[in-house]
Amino acid sequence: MPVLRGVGLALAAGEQVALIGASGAGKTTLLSALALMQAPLAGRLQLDGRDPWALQRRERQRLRATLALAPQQPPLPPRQRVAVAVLAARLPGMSLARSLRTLWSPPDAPLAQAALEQLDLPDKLWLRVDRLSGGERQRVGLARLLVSEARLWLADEPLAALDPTRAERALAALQRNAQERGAALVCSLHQVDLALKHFPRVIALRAGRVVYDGAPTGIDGDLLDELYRSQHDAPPEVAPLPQPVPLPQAMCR
Ligand SMILES: Nc1ncnc2c1ncn2[C@@H]1O[C@H](COP(=O)(O)OP(=O)(O)OP(=O)(O)O)[C@@H](O)[C@H]1O
Repeated sequence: MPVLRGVGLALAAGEQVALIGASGAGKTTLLSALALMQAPLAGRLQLDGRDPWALQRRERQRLRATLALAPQQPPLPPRQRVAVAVLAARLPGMSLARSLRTLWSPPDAPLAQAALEQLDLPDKLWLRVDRLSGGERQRVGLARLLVSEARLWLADEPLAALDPTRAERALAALQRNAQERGAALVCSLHQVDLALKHFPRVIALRAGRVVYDGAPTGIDGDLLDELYRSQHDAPPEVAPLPQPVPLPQAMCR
């Protein structure tokens, strides 16, 4: 069954877009489609004027190297050092020899360190990934975007595991770096306040359809109610709990 229906979007180079919508609205599915993780069942997707799914596999891989996706839970190898995990984002553009060196003894470690510092992780470079907290791991996933050479950065709930202060700082780092590098940024967010405050364009999804695409100033309380209202019209009837059954004395000791 299709998850997204009738989605029509165009994204310009260097544009910054927040994707909002209730859980299950289709945000991750849209990001995966943009990251070429899955082909659309119908319709057309074009990157740089080309249909990636009509290209030869090798050419599609080359196109994929221009995209970087930070999933909600970055799949980082647990025993890998943070430096290697971050710099792995640059592997698609590297020669085989440099890739092997990066995996063994990363020559670009200062680049990874600079990205980690911007994300409040100044002292984790040589730690193993499985020693990190959930929020730290999520920021390592974002550091991968910061060092990548992609022109389209896709971040799926990048702030989900972060406290409010780190969330603001991480979002600022993402937006600043994307702007400096001329990369487009599409970021799905459950923090609607941050989406409306920091992004010039907001796309709202409901049940797989785009219900708003424009400036944050056009989003009002009614639209937010519609977006986050349950998909079911009325709350389900909840059966009353059975009366407590008194336990025999012997079971209470
Ligand atoms: N591979 C799949 N097969 C079947 N259904 C799927 C698949 N992937 C996603 N879905 C369904 O599509 C809908 C949208 O999922 P998606 O992960 O895109 O939502 P989301 O907006 O990112 O939600 P959340 O905010 O909870 O991460 C959900 O109902 C989900 O169950």
